[in-house]
Amino acid sequence: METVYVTYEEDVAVVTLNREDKRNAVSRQMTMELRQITEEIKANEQVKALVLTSRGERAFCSGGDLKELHGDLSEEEAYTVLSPMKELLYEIATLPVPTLAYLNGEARGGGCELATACDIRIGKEGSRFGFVQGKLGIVPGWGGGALLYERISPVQAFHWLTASEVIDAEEAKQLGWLQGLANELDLGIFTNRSKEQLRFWKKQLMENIDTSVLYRKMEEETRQSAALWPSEAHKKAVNAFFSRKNQ
Ligand SMILES: CC[C@H](C(=O)O)C(=O)SCCNC(=O)CCNC(=O)[C@H](O)C(C)(C)COP(=O)(O)OP(=O)(O)OC[C@H]1O[C@@H](n2cnc3c(N)ncnc32)[C@H](O)[C@@H]1OP(=O)(O)O
Repeated sequence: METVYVTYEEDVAVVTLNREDKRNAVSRQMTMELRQITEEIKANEQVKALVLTSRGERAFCSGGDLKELHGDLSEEEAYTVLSPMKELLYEIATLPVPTLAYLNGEARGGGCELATACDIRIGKEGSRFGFVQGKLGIVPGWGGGALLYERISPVQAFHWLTASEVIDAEEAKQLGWLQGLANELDLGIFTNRSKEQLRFWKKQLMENIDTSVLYRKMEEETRQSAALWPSEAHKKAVNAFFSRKNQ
């Protein structure tokens, strides 16, 4: 079964994560499929925007698949597994069309990173979000912390990354990470505008971001995450997650 699929609504590409039973955790297969879809969208001149969301009501994305990204990986193995999603997040962040993440449920770790790669984020009321990597003994593995500094104030980004707290949708909106709250996905922001308008506004937005500096910061963050991967704190946190139901 495909772990992610794309549908097109009036030239808006709607990309849906499809691993609800695992809270849309990003596996290697999902990474590959997301990459293929992103390349397809990038090459299609007719596409006017990308919307990222997921199936189900429970979670938008619970981050990297902790079964695949287990604690026994060496630093180099961890980097090899983390880097493709960092490359994908950079691709999404620099697409020539506007991108929106509709967070229709919980997001943790890499799920918050993936949403942060989009230009704007709309959250479902009642959902909670957390850059929890600090509590896992690592730093964001896909460059999502570097992206967070582009989306909210540096001091707020620094605080969220170091506190590693799970926050509610209202607080995420006050931070400026969410641009709105909605109980269902509304494509009107894009379907009611022309391709020319949307692509111009994205071009204007990108003029505020030095993409070569952004890429360097994302690469540095992934390298740091990989360096921390074999740490005892990380191994303990991953084991605790999978043994939580036996407690
Ligand atoms: C690659 C590193 C990356 C980064 O930092 O860049 C990361 O993202 S590290 C991973 C960080 N993510 C987490 O720590 C989140 C872990 N998941 C949760 O906190 C919860 O699952 C939550 C809040 C997302 C949803 O809670 P809920 O009670 O609704 O569901 P369950 O916890 O019972 O989970 C259902 C089912 O899904 C499996 N699951 C959930 N998240 C992951 C995951 N990240 N990797 C692998 N599997 C995951 C969970 O084990 C359950 O499976 P089951 O077989 O039914 O027991």
